[in-house]
Amino acid sequence: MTRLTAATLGALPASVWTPRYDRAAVRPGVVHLGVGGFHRAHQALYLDRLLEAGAGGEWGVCGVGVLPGDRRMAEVLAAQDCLYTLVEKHPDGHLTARVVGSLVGHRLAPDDPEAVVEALAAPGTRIVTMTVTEGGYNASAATGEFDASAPAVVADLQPGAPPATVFGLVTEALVRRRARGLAPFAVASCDNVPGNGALARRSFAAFAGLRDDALGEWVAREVPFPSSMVDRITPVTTDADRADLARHFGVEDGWPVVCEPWTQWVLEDAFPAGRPALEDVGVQVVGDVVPYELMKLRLLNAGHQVLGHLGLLAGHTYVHEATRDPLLRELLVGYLEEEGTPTLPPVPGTDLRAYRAALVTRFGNPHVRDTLARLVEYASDRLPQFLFPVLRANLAAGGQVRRSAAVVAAWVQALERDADGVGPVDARRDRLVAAARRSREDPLAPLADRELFGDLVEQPRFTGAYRAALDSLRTEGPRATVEALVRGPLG
Ligand SMILES: NC(=O)c1ccc[n+]([C@@H]2O[C@H](COP(=O)([O-])OP(=O)(O)OC[C@H]3O[C@@H](n4cnc5c(N)ncnc54)[C@H](O)[C@@H]3O)[C@@H](O)[C@H]2O)c1
Ligand SMILES: O=P(O)(O)OC[C@@H](O)[C@@H](O)[C@H](O)[C@H](O)CO
Repeated sequence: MTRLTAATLGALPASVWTPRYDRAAVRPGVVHLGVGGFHRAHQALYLDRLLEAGAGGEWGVCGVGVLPGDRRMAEVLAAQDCLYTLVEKHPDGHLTARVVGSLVGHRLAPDDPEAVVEALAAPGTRIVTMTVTEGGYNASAATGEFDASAPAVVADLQPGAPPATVFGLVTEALVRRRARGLAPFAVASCDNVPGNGALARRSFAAFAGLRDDALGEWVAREVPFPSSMVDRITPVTTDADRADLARHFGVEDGWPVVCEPWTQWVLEDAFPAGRPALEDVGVQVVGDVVPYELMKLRLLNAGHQVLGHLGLLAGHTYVHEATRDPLLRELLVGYLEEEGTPTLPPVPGTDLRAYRAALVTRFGNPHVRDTLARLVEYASDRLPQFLFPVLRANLAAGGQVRRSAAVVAAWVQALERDADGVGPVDARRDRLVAAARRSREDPLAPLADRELFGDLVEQPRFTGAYRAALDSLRTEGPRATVEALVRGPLG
């Protein structure tokens, strides 16, 4: 067994891919905010490929943990010289392991905000990437407006306070760059949000504008915010994953990351200060990300919501189990074909039929062991981004909505059952649970939350389908409800 560090790389078995480039010579051109599973399975891998190809010694990554909860990641990475193992789980059960070397530094903002600001302000930093979740943009789901009253934002705006949020850290670094005559970096959101570039621009410019109007205008005008579509199913790493890595490859890694073999990154080409040649390592660098992003969010992520909420009620734990349940699979396929796809524009170079088939195969990979619970966490951040746009588009066009409406009903039922606090993890949990309990007397009570649902409560086709599904879930149970949805009479 070999404990992973820079010094032990040469002792790892030949079956583990290890960096062949000189990591000591790699400089960080990218600062990444929010080093979780996904960044390490995706963006860091593309940069690792670039370094491996001998191009891009100036494009290493300095990772940043923004929240106190990132301390354990900081400690593991510090003990491993920022190296970690990426394990791909193939549908036939075989595993491949690669030690990724592109992360060449990591800082924890709560411990040393000044070091983070200086890493961002360093002349070599030309790109800031971020994966801070859908909720990380601090914007209203219904209007997209920045929430200036959020306590963390208010604290960050106090004169002399050390920056703690992504907004405070990035804004302070931009101010220093401007004062030093350095061009601003590009800020590339890699979160699953429609129009992630535009959303990031709105949020960062709004925060900067709260510091100083002119600064807000400068951020909106001068800082590039390229959009991207990112895709690779990356479940939470478990103890079993650590044990598998040790057993199959003899590597002891405090926090490996596991994922499916599929990976896709479509990135808007908006990097005036320069970017790595990502197109050489499999990234689709395009002028317009929108069609790709709509396809992914409305099929994959919304499809995950369909499986997650109804699959849990039907008694499943894992995504592959729900996908392999014929009834839920039929529901998923029906959603993809008849609710998600009709709302999409043509997607360049993409056969949507093949894309949908690939999705069902990906979800069914039994070795990935992604949990339905991961998919439904923070649903109040996810549903408005993934599913509600589909609902709205179908309501406007006269399309089908019964399966999407049933997902909302299933969510309400799970919240209603949450009396003992063991239900879904959600930042708005208390208010959601209270509204779900009121739904016994008034089924539409949860939908009156305009911040989340906007005007959906005024759409009779939606409320009718939602009520029918909620009623069926309560009286007939989840399987009978899914069966009715598949056959078509509900809603
Ligand atoms: N896991 C996937 O399959 C996947 C695939 C594509 C895209 N993504 C995107 O990546 C995001 C992160 O996924 P992950 O699997 O890495 O999750 P993770 O839980 O492993 O990591 C999330 C990271 O975001 C940070 N974070 C959360 N809220 C924040 C905030 N308000 N400010 C600053 N940092 C914050 C956390 O501290 C952590 O470092 C997702 O929300 C999604 O938008 C994930
Ligand atoms: O991570 P989220 O919050 O964007 O959504 C949950 C999943 O749908 C998501 O993580 C997918 O696994 C991922 O988007 C696949 O690329």
